Amino acid sequence: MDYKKYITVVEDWPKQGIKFKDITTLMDDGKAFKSAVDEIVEFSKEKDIDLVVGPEARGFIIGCPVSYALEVGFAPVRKEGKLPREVIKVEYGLEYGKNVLTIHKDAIKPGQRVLITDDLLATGGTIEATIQLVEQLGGIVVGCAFLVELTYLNGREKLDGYNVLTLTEY
Ligand SMILES: O=P(O)(O)OC[C@H]1O[C@H](OP(=O)(O)OP(=O)(O)O)[C@H](O)[C@@H]1O
Ligand SMILES: Nc1ncnc2[nH]cnc12
Repeated sequence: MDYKKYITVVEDWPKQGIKFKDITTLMDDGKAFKSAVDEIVEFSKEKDIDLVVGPEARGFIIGCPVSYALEVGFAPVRKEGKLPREVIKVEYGLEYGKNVLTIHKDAIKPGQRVLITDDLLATGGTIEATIQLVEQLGGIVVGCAFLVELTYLNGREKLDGYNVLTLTEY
């Protein structure tokens, strides 16, 4: 499917010079959204996944239907101050700022095979921080899946050695 037909590019948002790839118009279309989720589920089969992990907020939108289809759990990675129990944290940079991501300490058991999902790979800061959190807890990252890759920001360079799926590129 040509997912670009469903994604809206918003100029100068959230900052001047950023071309924001808005996936809400893809999610609005039931067939396009299902097709994207199905492709990620297909990529995930045969990987013996125990758990899906996704970073706030758009990583939840992709990760939850995938975890439901795979019949495995979903663990949220959230921005600082949002998770109520003991967390580990990592600071990271992204295309338009800096942030801290956290995960509950008991969200992953050592040895669990983890798929990480997000809507978009840009500089790779978010995925790199999420991988660090998963690996610090002893999880094994067996795949990273995204709807969109912004190839001009070279996020892939941070994913050397990982199994990566992206459904469309800019
Ligand atoms: O590869 P990177 O440069 O890290 O950028 C990609 C990340 O940026 C966006 O999230 P954002 O932090 O804007 O949060 P949101 O999903 O809560 O809007 C997007 O959903 C990815 O998680
Ligand atoms: N250009 C962009 N569009 C949508 N989400 C993003 N996250 C980081 N950069 C982005």
